[in-house]
Amino acid sequence: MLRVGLTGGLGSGKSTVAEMFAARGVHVISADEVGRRLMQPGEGVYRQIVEQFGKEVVRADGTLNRPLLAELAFRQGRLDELNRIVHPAVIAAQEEWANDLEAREPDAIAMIESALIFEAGVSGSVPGWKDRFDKIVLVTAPDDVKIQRFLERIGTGMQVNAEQLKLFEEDARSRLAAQIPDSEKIPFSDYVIDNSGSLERTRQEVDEVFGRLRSA
Ligand SMILES: CC(C)(COP(=O)(O)OP(=O)(O)OC[C@H]1O[C@@H](n2cnc3c(N)ncnc32)[C@H](O)[C@@H]1O)[C@@H](O)C(=O)NCCC(=O)NCCS
Ligand SMILES: Nc1ncnc2c1ncn2[C@@H]1O[C@H](COP(=O)(O)OP(=O)(O)OP(=O)(O)O)[C@@H](O)[C@H]1O
Repeated sequence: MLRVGLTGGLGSGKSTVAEMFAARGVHVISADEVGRRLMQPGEGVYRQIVEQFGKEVVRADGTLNRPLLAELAFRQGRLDELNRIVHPAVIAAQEEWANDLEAREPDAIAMIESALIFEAGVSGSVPGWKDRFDKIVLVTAPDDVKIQRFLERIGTGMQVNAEQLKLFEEDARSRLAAQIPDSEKIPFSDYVIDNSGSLERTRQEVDEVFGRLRSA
């Protein structure tokens, strides 16, 4: 089985590209979704986060206050504390998913979609990306395009005024600042998909990379 890491910064279009690969038969798992599941009440990760950050990060309904955690992590210098709790558990869950898939479908292509393939592990004891992936696919777009698309996505989900939009933009920039820039990821990537243009162009690039993955 081929293990592929699909990565790219915030708003680069990873999920969009992941859907295109899934439509071609690739098995895809999203790190953000695994992370969300493991941060639910009752999970070990949830317990560790509450121990580390205190009861103030718990909402009245018992779920974690994600905007507050984002503020603590990206604005108040506590990202490393959060990463050290979440990343090892997310990586272990991804490995388990891939191993199960391999047992059932040894010829499958398993794709793990994560913004943080290169970043995860830097601050903790988790297996490095070189040990976990056969191939890396990087989705790129200029940072301003990433931010613009990220804000458009928020805008379609809720009514936001100009002041709120500015706060979302600051939030997005603080997250991008916590990610390694594309220029430093490109040399370590096997395939680069430029998603700065139309979706149709991206689809063509996905077709090409898919063909190469199948024959890899
Ligand atoms: C801080 C949290 C609670 C904010 O939650 P929120 O729902 O606002 O964002 P969400 O998790 O959907 O992430 C959205 C995007 O933010 C960026 N981002 C998230 N975590 C990180 C991080 N640790 N470092 C850099 N960028 C990040 C990514 O581009 C991601 O796609 C959450 O992102 C979190 O727990 N992050 C730390 C753990 C982590 O890395 N999770 C993501 C993959 S496992
Ligand atoms: N080529 C494109 N042209 C126009 N819009 C696009 C293009 N690619 C993606 N988008 C839109 O940009 C937004 C961000 O894309 P997507 O959610 O795929 O990015 P992501 O890298 O997964 O982001 P995040 O890391 O923030 O979860 C979405 O609303 C998506 O529909």
